[in-house]
Amino acid sequence: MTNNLLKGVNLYLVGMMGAGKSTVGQILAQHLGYGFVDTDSVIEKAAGGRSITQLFEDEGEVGFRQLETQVLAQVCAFTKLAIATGGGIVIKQENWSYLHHGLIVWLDVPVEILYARLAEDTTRPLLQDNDPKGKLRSLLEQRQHLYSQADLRITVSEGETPEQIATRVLDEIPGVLKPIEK
Ligand SMILES: Nc1ncnc2c1ncn2[C@@H]1O[C@H](COP(=O)(O)OP(=O)(O)O)[C@@H](O)[C@H]1O
Ligand SMILES: O=C(O)C1=C[C@@H](OP(=O)(O)O)[C@@H](O)[C@H](O)C1
Repeated sequence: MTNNLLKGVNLYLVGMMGAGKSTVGQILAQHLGYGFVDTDSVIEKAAGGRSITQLFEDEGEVGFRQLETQVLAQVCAFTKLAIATGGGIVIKQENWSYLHHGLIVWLDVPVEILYARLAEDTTRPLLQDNDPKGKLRSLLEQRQHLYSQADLRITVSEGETPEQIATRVLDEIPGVLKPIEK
């Protein structure tokens, strides 16, 4: 039912690193009969197969953010996609003009859960810090007001499975589609 209502409009998943945007995005794509895109993966391909970590090293965060905007601009030309964005996509005002082509879903996950998921992760350059939990906390503080501009906020609790979260997203979409008439 939700896929009929969506009429091919893209779903953009936003939220902090480790929020589950890729994991939940893939499940949503399956349920909706949509394609799935992870902007970080497209960026890596566009950068000749360099990893996000390598890109941060070579081009700095500024270079990475430029590529991120270019990739977002390209992706939003398509329809019927669930798109897992990078956690920092919300910080550039320009990116919002692309995100608003679709329905924006914020996976809001507490820092304690994010940290538990990412404590051993080495693929997120911004977390290679002496105090990764503090870093997550400060990034969330800086970005919270931006994430909250999403059309739909899904607050995730400890122990909720990706499938349960995807189901909640699908259940809540009809309620936000009506007021914004996308
Ligand atoms: N609901 C969940 N419960 C437990 N682990 C999860 C959940 N969602 C995602 N994960 C795990 O957390 C990590 C980060 O998930 P990922 O989808 O890559 O996040 P993001 O794309 O937002 O950075 C992965 O190891 C993934 O398996
Ligand atoms: O929060 C951020 O600024 C970033 C999040 C990462 O994506 P995920 O949210 O998929 O981890 C990736 O784009 C890059 O490391 C920067």
